[in-house]
Amino acid sequence: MTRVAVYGTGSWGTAFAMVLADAGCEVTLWGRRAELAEAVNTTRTNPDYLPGVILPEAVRATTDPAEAADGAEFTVLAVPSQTLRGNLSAWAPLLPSDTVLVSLMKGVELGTAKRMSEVVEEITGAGPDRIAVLSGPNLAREIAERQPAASVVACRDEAVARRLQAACHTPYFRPYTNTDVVGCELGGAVKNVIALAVGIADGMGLGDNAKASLITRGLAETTRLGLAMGADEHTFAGLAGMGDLVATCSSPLSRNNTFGHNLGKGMSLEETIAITRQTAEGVKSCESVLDLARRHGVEMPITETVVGIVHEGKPPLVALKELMSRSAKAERR
Ligand SMILES: NC(=O)c1ccc[n+]([C@@H]2O[C@H](COP(=O)([O-])OP(=O)(O)OC[C@H]3O[C@@H](n4cnc5c(N)ncnc54)[C@H](O)[C@@H]3O)[C@@H](O)[C@H]2O)c1
Ligand SMILES: O=P(O)(O)OC[C@H](O)CO
Repeated sequence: MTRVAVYGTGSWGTAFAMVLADAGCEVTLWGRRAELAEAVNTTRTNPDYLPGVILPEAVRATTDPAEAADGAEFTVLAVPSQTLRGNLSAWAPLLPSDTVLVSLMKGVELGTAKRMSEVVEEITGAGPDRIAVLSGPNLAREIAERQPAASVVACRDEAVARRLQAACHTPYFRPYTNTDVVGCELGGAVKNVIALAVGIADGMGLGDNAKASLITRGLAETTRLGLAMGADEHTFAGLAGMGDLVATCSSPLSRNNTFGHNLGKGMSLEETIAITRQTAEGVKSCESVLDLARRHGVEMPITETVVGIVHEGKPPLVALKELMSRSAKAERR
C-alpha cells in the first residue's frame, strides 16, 4: 500500500488526506496540536477545520514529524506558504531520501519571491524529479464532502506526475498531469490576489461586469508574468489557471474572496484579519507577486491595486478610479 505523509492538519491538508485514503493510500497526517491529532484519531473528525466530515480509517494523525515521515513515498506539504521554510528545515532530515515532495500551497515567499517548489528544492536539495505541485479549483470543504472536482498534478518528470495522479485519483477527484510546475504554481498563487480584488469589488457593491473584467484581466496579468518566467501559456487556460480563478472568485467558501469582500464593505485590515480564522494566502502573497512582477519587468496593475488597498491603506474607491483611468491599451500586447 502507498504510504503518504501529509504535513498540515488545516482544511486542505485534511481534505487531501481524505482523497489519498479514498484512493487507497495509507496516510499519516502531521499537526502541531496534540488535541487535534487526538480528535482525528478518536472521533475520525477534524472539528476545527472540517466539522461534520468523517475521515476514513486509513488517515491517522500524529504530532511527531518523524512518525509521519516513516516510509512515505509521497510527502505532502500543506502549511501556510510563509511558514514552509521554517517547517521544512526541521522536517527535511527526517524524510526518506527517495520521497516525492508535493506542494499543495498557493503562495509566494515574502522577501525572496520564491515559489514553494523553489523553497522545497533549496531546503531539501531534491531535484525536479522529486518535486511536484497540486493545484486547481479545489475548495477544501467541497472536496471533503466528496463533491466532484478536477485538479492538476505537475512535475517536471511526467512519470512521477503519473504516479502521484494514481495516488490521488478517486471517483470524485480527477487529477490531470502536467509538466509545467512554474505555470501551475503561479496560477494558484496569483488567483488568490485576483480573488481579493473580486471580493473587494463585490463588497463595494460593483456588478458582474466589473467582476468578470477583473477575472479576465487578472488572468491576462497572470499569463504575462508566467510567460516572463518560462511557464507554458496553455497552463493558464487550464484548471490551475482559469479553473481555479473562476472557483475562487465566485465562491463564498474562498477565504481570499471573503477577505476582499469584508475590506470592500469598509472593514479595516485589522478587523478583517481578526475575523479570518484560516489562511488567506493572497494577503501576504500580493506583495511577493508584485515583487516577482517587478523582478521580471512585468506590469500587473490589479495586483498593484490590491497591494495598495491591503497594505498601503488606499481607499477602494480611489483605487477603482485609478485602475479605470489607466492609459488605453490593446487587449493583447
Ligand atoms: N483550503 C482550501 O480550500 C485550499 C485549497 C487548495 C489549496 N490550498 C492551499 O493550501 C495551503 C494550506 O491551506 P489550508 O487551507 O489548509 O490552511 P488552513 O489555515 O486551513 O490550515 C493551515 C494549517 O497550518 C498550520 N499552521 C499554521 N501556522 C503554522 C506554522 N507556523 N507551522 C506549522 N503549521 C502551521 C495550522 O495549524 C493549520 O493546521 C495554502 O497555501 C492554501 O492556499 C487551500
Ligand atoms: O479559500 P481560498 O481562497 O484559499 O481558496 C481555496 C482554493 O485555493 C481554491 O482552489
